[in-house]
Amino acid sequence: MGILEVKNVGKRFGGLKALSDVNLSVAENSVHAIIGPNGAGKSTLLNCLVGKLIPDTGSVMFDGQSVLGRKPYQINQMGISRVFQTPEIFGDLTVMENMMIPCFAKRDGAFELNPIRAITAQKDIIAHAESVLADMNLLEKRDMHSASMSRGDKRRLEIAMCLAQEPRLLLLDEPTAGMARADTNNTIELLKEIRDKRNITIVIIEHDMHVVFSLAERITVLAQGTPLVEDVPAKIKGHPKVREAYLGESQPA
Ligand SMILES: Nc1ncnc2c1ncn2[C@@H]1O[C@H](COP(=O)(O)OP(=O)(O)OP(=O)(O)O)[C@@H](O)[C@H]1O
Repeated sequence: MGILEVKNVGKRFGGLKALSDVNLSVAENSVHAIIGPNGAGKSTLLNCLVGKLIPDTGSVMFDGQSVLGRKPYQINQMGISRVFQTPEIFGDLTVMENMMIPCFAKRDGAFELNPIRAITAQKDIIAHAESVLADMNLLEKRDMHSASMSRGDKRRLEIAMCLAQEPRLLLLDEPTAGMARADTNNTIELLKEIRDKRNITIVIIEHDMHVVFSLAERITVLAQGTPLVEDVPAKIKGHPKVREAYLGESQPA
């Protein structure tokens, strides 16, 4: 049994079947990629995992508990953290100030401006933030205004902000979109390291097949809202059904 178990999930938008009969089992401490052509339902599925959308049918279990019916912040407190397609950081704040938000939220259960509480045990919080920043190669940029950072650094800061909450499951939506190849490779290596060091499970949606085949241990291919194939990367490469689904798009090499 996986840490994440999705069974028979379906989701409609009016007359459009965005997801139907989606089954997914993600093993603990693995990297599982979800790929598929545009409009296949990847983001809809991710939204169903974090409570942003409620599936019409099926079940979503995380570590033996249902996430359905819970609010996004409650699902986050269960240990699921999501990084969005576009960086969601506060540009006016420094890297460290951005990090303080999830660190205080983790400690206090919510981000509240309580100066007395904020000062007590601040050392621990700073040490925690520094250790996560170091893991994402951002420690020396701690005093930089985040708006002035490169796109790659902004994306890595957002991942660091998620890691600060010590999730057990990290959901990544195209984490390397818009990055140069060297930056992408750097992010792939950092993600591998944090997976091992922090013992987390990663589910990644990605169009860049270089990222998918470098990181994922298992791949689910979605097409028109339904899983087409699920297998190890070597079996996905060149799979006739996968090639067919991608016909006319950039295909898995
Ligand atoms: N809120 C919504 N209302 C209506 N239709 C939606 C909504 N969200 C998604 N859809 C439709 O559901 C289908 C699946 O969309 P989704 O964004 O999940 O696909 P995707 O695989 O993530 O695509 P992409 O790779 O382009 O991001 C598409 O046809 C999309 O237009």
